[in-house]
Amino acid sequence: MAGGAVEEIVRRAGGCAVIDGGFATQLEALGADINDPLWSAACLITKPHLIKEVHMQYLEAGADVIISSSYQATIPGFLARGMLLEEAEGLLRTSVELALEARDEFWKSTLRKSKPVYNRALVAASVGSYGAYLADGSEYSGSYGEDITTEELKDFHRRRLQVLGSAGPDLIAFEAIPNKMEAQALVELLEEENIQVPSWICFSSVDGKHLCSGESFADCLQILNTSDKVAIVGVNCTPPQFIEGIIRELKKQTKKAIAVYPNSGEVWDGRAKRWLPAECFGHKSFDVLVKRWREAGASLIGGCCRTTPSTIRAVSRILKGRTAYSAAHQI
Ligand SMILES: C[S+](C)CC[C@H](N)C(=O)O
Ligand SMILES: N[C@@H](CCS)C(=O)O
Ligand SMILES: [Zn+2]
Repeated sequence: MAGGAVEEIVRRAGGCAVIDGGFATQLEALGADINDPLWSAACLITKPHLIKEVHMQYLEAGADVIISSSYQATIPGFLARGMLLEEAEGLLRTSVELALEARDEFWKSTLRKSKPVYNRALVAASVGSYGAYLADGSEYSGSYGEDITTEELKDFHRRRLQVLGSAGPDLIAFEAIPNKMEAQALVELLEEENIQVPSWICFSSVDGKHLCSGESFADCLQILNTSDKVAIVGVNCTPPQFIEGIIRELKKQTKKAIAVYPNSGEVWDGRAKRWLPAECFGHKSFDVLVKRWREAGASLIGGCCRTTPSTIRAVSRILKGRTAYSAAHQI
């Protein structure tokens, strides 16, 4: 696995690290209004203190990796709000800084109290897909239209990636990538920009067998395997009942570490902008499935949309047991 910090956090966590849970979900639970073209990134402008609070809650729940608030923070999105380029880039940096501040404050307080279940967390800078920016449901269909090219996708991601990468994160987390063209664009961009921060690229799926676009995991993994800059591959914002099968498929296709952080099983209605009930899955089963995901070969496990700090507390308890006690005290 490339990226010593990732190997280290996985080892300290006892073989499988805990990722945080639904970030936007928890912002809403704290009272934020994210019904906005910028979605959760609107809070970078209106409620930065809530962003830090959500990071703190996931750290307290046992997350070894927290993901920044930049999922839908894009330069064109901020410019459309009437901001200047410097202001837009400043907000991208702020998203990483808020997560770093939360991580550092939490770690200092943990050392004072010497609580047993915590490791010094890593901060992953979130990069959502082009479809997330479009906010038209295409992040779950993977359909960006006939005319879009790989070069255009690279240009969409380029400056945000440069700014986030230089803001001091431990990782870059490309989240819910719905199609092969975007995976190709990201791999090329990491090379072109010579990004030194290790990355993960996680896909989304609505059927458990393919990416949202209908393309195969095998084809995408072939692309990701060519890059040393991609330390981790995986799947997020995908119903929990599909995760075990996807891990087994990814295991066949790659030697890279695997991250999974499913949503609750509820389904996003991109037109109505609301979550619809899960079709055949109860929330409780999430806890039961975590062990199977680990056994199937996942090295990092957390939750995505509609999961909460209580989900992550359960994941941490299941994954770490007593192991984290000794791990935390080796520091
Ligand atoms: C992960 S989805 C729920 C994010 C929201 C979407 N991009 C939108 O803005 O509608
Ligand atoms: N990190 C983002 C992913 C959305 S799919 C969040 O949890 O809100
Ligand atoms: Zn999600």
